[in-house]
Formats: sequence, C-alpha cells, structure tokens
Amino acid sequence: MSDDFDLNDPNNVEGMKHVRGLLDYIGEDVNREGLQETPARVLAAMHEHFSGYKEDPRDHLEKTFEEVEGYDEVVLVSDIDVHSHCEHHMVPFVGKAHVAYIPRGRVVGLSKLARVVDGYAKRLQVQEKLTMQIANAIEEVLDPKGVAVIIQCQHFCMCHRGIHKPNSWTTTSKLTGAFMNNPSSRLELFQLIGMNKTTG
Ligand SMILES: Nc1nc2c(ncn2[C@@H]2O[C@H](COP(=O)(O)OP(=O)(O)OP(=O)(O)O)[C@@H](O)[C@H]2O)c(=O)[nH]1
Ligand SMILES: [Zn+2]
Repeated sequence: MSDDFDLNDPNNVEGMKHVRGLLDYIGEDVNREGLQETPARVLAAMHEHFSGYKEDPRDHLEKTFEEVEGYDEVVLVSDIDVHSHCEHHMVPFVGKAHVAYIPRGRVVGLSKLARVVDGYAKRLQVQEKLTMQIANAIEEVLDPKGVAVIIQCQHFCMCHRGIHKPNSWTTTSKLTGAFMNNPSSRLELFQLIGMNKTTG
C-alpha cells in the first residue's frame, strides 16, 4: 500500500464502501481474508490510473530552450507507451504514441512530450479525444510549424470482452501545419516513425 494512502480520509472510507459493494456484486465474500486490503488497493490504483485530473498537461510545455542554433526540423519522440482507460467500460487501452513537432525558434524538453501524453492518458478517455488533446496542447503552447500525434492502441473492451477481437489495433492521428500541408514533411515523419506510410 502506498504511504500516502490515508485509510481514515472520509473520501477513502466512502470509496472503499463502493469497492466492497462491487465485490459483493460480482459474488465475492467481502469478508474473506484475501480481500481485506483489496478496497484500499483498488482506490490507490485508481489514484495512479486517473492522476491526470489533478494536472493541466500544458504546464509541462511552458519551459523551453532557444539555444539550438535555429534547429527547425522534425523533432519526433516515438513509441511512447500509452496506458489509458476507455470512458465507456473503464477498462484499459494500451499501446504507443508517436509525437512530433517542427519547432519555431524554441524547443521543449523531450520528456515533457511524454508527460503531456501521460497527463491526458491518465483520465477516462476515448482515443480520438486523447489524440486531439495532445496535439492541441503542443499547438497552443509551443506554436510550432507543425504537430503530429499518432496513437496505436489495443482496447481491452474490444479485445477481451464484447466482440472479442484480441488482435485488433486502433490507429488515430492528428497532423497540423507542415505535416498536414507539406507531403515531404509528412513522408519524412512516417519514414522516421518507421511506418513507411505514404498517404497523399
Ligand atoms: N470511437 C471510440 N470508440 C471506443 C473507444 N473505446 C471504446 N469504444 C467503443 O465504444 C462503444 C460503446 O458502444 P455501446 O454499444 O454503447 O456499448 P457496448 O454494448 O458495451 O458495445 P460493445 O463493445 O460492442 O459490446 C464500443 O463500440 C467500443 O468499441 C474509443 O477510444 N474510441
Ligand atoms: Zn471500452
């Protein structure tokens, strides 16, 4: 159990009651030994999974660096692990995000792009909205010459329940500025990502 989880906090007391209700709902004996700490563990896990509500991910992009000798080519951070939860079923969707931008005079710390992804992913989401929120944040704060966000995920609600298609992947993308308007920038992006995609 994480040290900062307070069993006596009224919010947590109430939350644990709800988890016990769900355990009862699925037919469990809520009093058996193995489940004694489960309600608290579930809440602590939810704090982690949904920590994004406590932040404005755009804040991560405020600090920038200008001493980059005028670098104005593609900056791509690829294969950023995504772990989010769909808002329809509250089950995970997991995969990768590729985030790129073309700077206009200043660059941002590379880790901050992954922090923006996490800040929005750690909420209840739909993949399309997650894609747009990341792209909009970079667009608004950095005002770059172009932004590209491509997300590829497996949705547990589609893979492990319902239609049961465990091999299905969902790809979403948002391209702006040069990535949208300039075919050679787009081609370069896809080559850098290794997707070899040549959408025209
Ligand atoms: N567009 C979009 N749909 C999603 C996402 N995550 C889950 N879904 C879909 O949300 C839909 C919810 O459909 P409903 O018919 O209301 O719910 P359901 O009866 O549980 O649907 P099934 O999954 O088909 O059994 C499903 O088709 C899911 O595949 C997402 O990120 N984007
Ligand atoms: Zn779902």
